[in-house]
Amino acid sequence: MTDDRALAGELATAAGELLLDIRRNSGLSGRELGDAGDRQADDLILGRLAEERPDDAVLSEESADDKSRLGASRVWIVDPVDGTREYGTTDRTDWAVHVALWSATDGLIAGAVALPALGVTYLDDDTAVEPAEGLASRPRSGVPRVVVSSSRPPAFADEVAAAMGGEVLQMGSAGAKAMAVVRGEAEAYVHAGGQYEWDSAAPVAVAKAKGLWCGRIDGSPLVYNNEDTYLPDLIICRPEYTEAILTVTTEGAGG
Ligand SMILES: Nc1ncnc2c1ncn2[C@@H]1O[C@H](COP(=O)(O)O)[C@@H](OP(=O)(O)O)[C@H]1O
Ligand SMILES: [Mg+2]
Repeated sequence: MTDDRALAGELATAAGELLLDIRRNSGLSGRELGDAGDRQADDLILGRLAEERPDDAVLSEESADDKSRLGASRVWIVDPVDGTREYGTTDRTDWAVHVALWSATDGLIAGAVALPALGVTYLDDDTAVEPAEGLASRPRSGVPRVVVSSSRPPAFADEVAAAMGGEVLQMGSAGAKAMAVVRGEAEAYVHAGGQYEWDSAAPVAVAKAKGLWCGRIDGSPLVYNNEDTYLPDLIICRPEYTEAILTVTTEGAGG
């Protein structure tokens, strides 16, 4: 049987290829393209999970949450298209497919983030990631970058960049921003003000495996498979920036 990590990678990659095909060939654009992509990628991933892991529960952004996952020992946490707005915009590369696996005893135990427009899928393994470009233009040398949401940047973005001695860069998709840090295109990703478990579970599984610090803006751990799936804030950063970032964000978090 395929192991869980390999299956997460296979599903994220397959959904990404389907999404590229829909984007090229459906004649749809914008919102309609996003809706079609969300629905078809969700069908593919959940269909394969039902075949390959029939005993596991699933939490997906695009399917009803019947809460059976709350008593389950294993839950797949899926975002079929993260950065739906960017997926619907021609030539944008900052969108992703997220497939993670959570266990009641160990938390996140597998994760895959596909960046289909760049033809790459990252897993929560210990393979080193070579520095790459494709999500952002080359940074001014030596200037650390904090990536934030382009549509809903956190109020403290500028302050965080100042504390890092760096600059702010806006980008779509939680998965793409997290992978920008994994790829060395940025040093930190910070978010506040709203998000759900599927937006961060797979990116956090991958980022942790690659040695990045991941947590809430008050410094507490990110915890998954809660009854309420709202998980509004996070930091993913190179460990050497954690302290500087938390100094700013714990104030914003009321800490
Ligand atoms: N304030 C907020 N409330 C709810 N969800 C939010 C949010 N800000 C960002 N998100 C979600 O987080 C993901 C990344 O957002 P962004 O691109 O702005 O960084 C998006 O997921 P989806 O594209 O899967 O809906 C978006 O919907
Ligand atoms: Mg999302």
